[in-house]
Amino acid sequence: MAMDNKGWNASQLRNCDLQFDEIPRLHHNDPKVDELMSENKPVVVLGSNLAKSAEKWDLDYLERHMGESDFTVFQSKSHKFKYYDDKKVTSGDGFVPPTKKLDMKLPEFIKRLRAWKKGEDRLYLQQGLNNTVGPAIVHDFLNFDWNFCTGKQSKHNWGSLTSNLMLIGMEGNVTPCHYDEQENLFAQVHGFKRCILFPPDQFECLYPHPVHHPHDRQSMVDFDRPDYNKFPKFRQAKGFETVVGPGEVLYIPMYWWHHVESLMQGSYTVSVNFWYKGGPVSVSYPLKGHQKVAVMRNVEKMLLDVLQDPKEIPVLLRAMVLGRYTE
Ligand SMILES: O=C(O)CCC(=O)C(=O)O
Ligand SMILES: [Fe+2]
Repeated sequence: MAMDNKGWNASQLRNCDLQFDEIPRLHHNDPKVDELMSENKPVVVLGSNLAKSAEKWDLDYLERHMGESDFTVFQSKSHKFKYYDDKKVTSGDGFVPPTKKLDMKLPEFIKRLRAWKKGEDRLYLQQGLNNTVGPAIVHDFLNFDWNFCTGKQSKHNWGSLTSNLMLIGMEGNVTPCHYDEQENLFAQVHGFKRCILFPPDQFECLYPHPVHHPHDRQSMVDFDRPDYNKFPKFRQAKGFETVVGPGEVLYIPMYWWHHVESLMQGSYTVSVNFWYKGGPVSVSYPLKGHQKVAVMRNVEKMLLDVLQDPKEIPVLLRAMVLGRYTE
């Protein structure tokens, strides 16, 4: 990879069968940044001050200033932290959550992060920035470069800011491939993360779980060991990658798939994202990739609504399509 190699090297990246193009990395005042954003394409923005006030957020600082509250920490037996929606877990469906959600005080989390050895359960703190994080962090939060992000928000017609998630991860932690229904300015604060992105029109290559499943919006493909019998089109997936480091901001467009890994044998990682609602929908034909994904989501939701039993959905879909809309 011909990327800026400062601070990390290729041996720290996990193996993946696919090859990727690079996400453009551009200075914040390069006009191409807004061109890409207006086309809903990812870009790494260099040299902005978006989260500059957080550059001091190392473990010592966070331990001293992040207050006494409980924070949301996920615990996983593997390096993967696959998100699941509690509200979609129904008793008797046999779903086994792959991670455990804990409430943990920051000193306890940091102690365990520092003492962690290979083979032990991993931890990943994922906490919305709110007033439980203590006055010093709130102060740094207020000193984010809000001009930068509200500028992007208004220029690209995004909706309101919904939340800022703070992520503190162990080296090697992976957030498996998924998409979110929001625009995301993803600010890297400490350590390095490799981000692999795929456009929304690659739905067929990435095989999301059904919408009613707790793993809704997550790919069923295990990037470590892709099952090509079950997921043959994964071979054709065409992705883009970058490694973001401190001070860099990755724009993850709404509905774009993303896989995020904290580099192996690196340090812990700290990131803060800025999630914005999508802008008003403007419809022109043919529909865009993400709009078709939204249509499919609605069809799936409607089918569950009228059929009630999720097991009936594939039966109906097959009856509707096989031999009628297939050769
Ligand atoms: O940083 C990560 O591990 C995942 C971040 C993510 O998925 C997001 O910000 O939407
Ligand atoms: Fe995400």
